[in-house]
Amino acid sequence: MPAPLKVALLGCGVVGTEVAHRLVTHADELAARVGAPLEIVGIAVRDAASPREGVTGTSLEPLLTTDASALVRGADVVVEVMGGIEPARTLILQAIEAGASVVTANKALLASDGPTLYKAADAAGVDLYFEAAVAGAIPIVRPVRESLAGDQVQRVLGIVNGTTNYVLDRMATDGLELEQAVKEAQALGYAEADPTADVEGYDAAAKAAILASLAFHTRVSLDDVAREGITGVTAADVAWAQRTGHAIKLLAIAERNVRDDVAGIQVRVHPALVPLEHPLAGVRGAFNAVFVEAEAAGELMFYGRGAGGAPTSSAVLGDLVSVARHRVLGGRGPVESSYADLPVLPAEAACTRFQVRLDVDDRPGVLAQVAHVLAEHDVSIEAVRQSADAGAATGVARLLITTHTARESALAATVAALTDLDVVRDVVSVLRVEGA
Ligand SMILES: NC(=O)C1=CN([C@@H]2O[C@H](COP(=O)(O)OP(=O)(O)OC[C@H]3O[C@@H](n4cnc5c(N)ncnc54)[C@H](OP(=O)(O)O)[C@@H]3O)[C@@H](O)[C@H]2O)C=CC1
Ligand SMILES: N[C@@H](CC=O)C(=O)O
Repeated sequence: MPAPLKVALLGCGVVGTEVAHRLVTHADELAARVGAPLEIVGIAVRDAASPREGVTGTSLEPLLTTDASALVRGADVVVEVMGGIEPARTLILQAIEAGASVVTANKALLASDGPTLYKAADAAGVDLYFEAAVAGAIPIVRPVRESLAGDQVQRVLGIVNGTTNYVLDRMATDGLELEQAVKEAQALGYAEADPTADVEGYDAAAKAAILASLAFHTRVSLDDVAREGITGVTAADVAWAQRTGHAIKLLAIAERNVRDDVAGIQVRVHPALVPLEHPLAGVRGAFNAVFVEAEAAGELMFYGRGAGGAPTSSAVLGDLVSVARHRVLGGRGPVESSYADLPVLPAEAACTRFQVRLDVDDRPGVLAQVAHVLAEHDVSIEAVRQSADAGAATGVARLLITTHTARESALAATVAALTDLDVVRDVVSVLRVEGA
């Protein structure tokens, strides 16, 4: 057996602790798969003295260090599971410059400055793998990056944030308030260090940017993604959605724009109504699911645990075995694809169906006025009905309007015009509808 490969672990939190344990527990099998033993040479943390469940008192404890820079310089492979932009970015670049291969789960960093890292890895001739950065345990990066490299991806749509899916699920099934459900997700190890990244949609947007870059061979960064989180979703919205046969899900969508002869892609993250019979509506807890539509392959679906220490460690260790094999046997994994450089179109260009709830004066002719406003803005009505929850004041009717596919910009202008209409008392909610 060749000499051990030196593995430096950056981070010993939810994911890092699992990775370290599995490296130790399954050392023999992993050595056999790689063709060389994997030896943890150190684990970088912020505070090496603080007690850690599952680490303090074990053989891992003496490996803790606060000197991450020194650690990466002596390693064959660096596994970055500390998160955040800095010092993770500098440490990864130091590792690459020193000739180490890198495995990272850091979607925030990849979505903000991925090309710098890919370029550095390319120049140094080392691997940079990041399966765990999107959808936890689900193999999705490799299929999109490698298996579909010969196809034309048209659309990627899915649930890519475990925390928000857990939260929306708890709101729907147990009537929990958002804050309480977020606390549970934190305790279960699903949430980011700052859960705002989850609930405001930044984490899903980072994953959408990574998937879109790979799927469309185009540079997409976090800033290119139109983003809306779940903080505006109320318990009443969730209950209402259920009554109309829908679940509310935070969706990430990246698609080729084939409308109006505009060549480009559109990437967005927002809550949406999903019909209960659609497979995405049945994705419960912290599970994720991603649909990929490609020209030749047709529709593919990927499903599994999207967050948590153990599921994420599976993706990290899979990458670690791959890059370690390359070090033993020679060769490299995929390099960054040359760019098609499709323009990333603005959020207003996106087209979707909408469900609008509004309170209007309950008298003849009002519906015609409302319909006229929609028609003026090129938004066509698929269905309109008086909602059973017309619990508002007497003389007020609550309408539920479902539109055909319309541009975001047209819908926004429609809502503004409806709000100005004398007969409209309130626009109660506007939700996108996907998957119908
Ligand atoms: N949790 C999950 O379900 C998933 C997480 N990820 C990603 O994996 C990464 C890690 O996540 P997670 O394990 O949950 O995060 P945690 O917050 O649980 O752990 C972070 C670890 O990194 C260490 N760390 C943070 N900053 C520094 C620093 N400046 N110097 C040295 N050590 C540092 C912390 O040290 P200390 O303990 O001393 O504070 C801690 O051990 C993130 O990029 C996250 O987005 C990806 C998929 C799923
Ligand atoms: N906070 C993230 C963790 C995995 O990427 C999530 O909830 O999905």
